[in-house]
Amino acid sequence: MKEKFENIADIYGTPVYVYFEDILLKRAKKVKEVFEDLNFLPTVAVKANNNPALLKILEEMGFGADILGEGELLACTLAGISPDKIVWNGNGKTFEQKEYMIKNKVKYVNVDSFEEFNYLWKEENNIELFLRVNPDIDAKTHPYISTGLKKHKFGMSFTQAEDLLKKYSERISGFHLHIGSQITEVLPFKEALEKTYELAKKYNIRKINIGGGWGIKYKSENELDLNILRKELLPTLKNFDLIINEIGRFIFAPAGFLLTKVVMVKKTETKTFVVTESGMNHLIRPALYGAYHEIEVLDKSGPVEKVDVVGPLCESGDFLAKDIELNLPKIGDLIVVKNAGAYGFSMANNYNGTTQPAEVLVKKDGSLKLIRKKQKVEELFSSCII
Ligand SMILES: Cc1ncc(COP(=O)(O)O)c(C=O)c1O
Ligand SMILES: N[C@@H](CCCC[NH3+])C(=O)O
Repeated sequence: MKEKFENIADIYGTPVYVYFEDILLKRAKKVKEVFEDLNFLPTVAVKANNNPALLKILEEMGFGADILGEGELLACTLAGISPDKIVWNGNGKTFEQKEYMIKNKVKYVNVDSFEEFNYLWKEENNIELFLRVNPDIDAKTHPYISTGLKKHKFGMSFTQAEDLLKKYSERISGFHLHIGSQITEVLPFKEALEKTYELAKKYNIRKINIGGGWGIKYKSENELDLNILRKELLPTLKNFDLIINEIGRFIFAPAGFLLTKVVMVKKTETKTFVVTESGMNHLIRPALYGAYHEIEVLDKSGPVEKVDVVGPLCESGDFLAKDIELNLPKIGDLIVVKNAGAYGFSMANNYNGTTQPAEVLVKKDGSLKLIRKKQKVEELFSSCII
């Protein structure tokens, strides 16, 4: 791997997101195989990674997509994902977006609220409606990425879903569930599904979208065990005619690495700081959730020291890791941040007038392909009017 990363830095410069096609294919295959004996439509959550070249790889494997709006729909169109495999999500859908999705023949929508149904979906059209229910189940994940408790902004209560079913049952084809992200235990998924199935039985709802949230190993936690997930969910899922899921992190995270350069190593009275080109502008997860990402210095000749790896931005919260043991690098050394393929580039931003990294794909045969150019400073203000 070291030579590969050095080679990529030589050719494309840094910072750069690097994705390995072989890992991506392996992860996607696992997701696809979980319920392949059922009528199963696996979809990829585009919010986790919207690079059309990567989405195209998944499209070729049969994946559909979960999108939030026009931007993510465009990424899917560029990737060749057919609209009849696309699910439209979101808790803030507008009338104009609805027209756009209908015009573009998007097949499924997850209706987030009772109010949304009444505002947008009462009249007949060609989109299949799934009601997003909030099962009030604790996903046991970070509070910012937990979505299935009553206090969260997502979904409608079972009572509200029933009220809609009583009046509009012929308009509603399925239920949608998404209780959070980075969930590593099977039980919350099982409980949420079984609770929803009770209602589905009562109103003869035959389609279910079980959402995403399948967790990976970032540090000491175990990855969600897909064999156990299958075993526990299958008896209930067998009662449905169509099962959809929406997976982001599980597919993308382990396939992606942020390769960036050390710009300074500084010592204060209490700490050693390794300053890199990239901070919360290129990978915001540590700053936003206190998330852990393993970091490796490619040149391991330095002594191991406890350091903070930080970005160059004007924020104390601008860090990639805190108090980690690292071979002390020198200015110009390369570091890689692991498990950065999901919610890495897709959440990158231009804070402090900085530019976004390039993205490179390492293909199965080892060859390299630039799949997004590094952003140029001149592009930053191209839409401003002075
Ligand atoms: C509605 C919905 N579906 C799917 C996902 C994908 O989640 P994950 O990347 O955890 O699989 C998300 C994000 O949590 C989401 O909000
Ligand atoms: N962006 C989050 C997950 C939220 C998923 C979208 N509902 C993360 O980086 O972990």
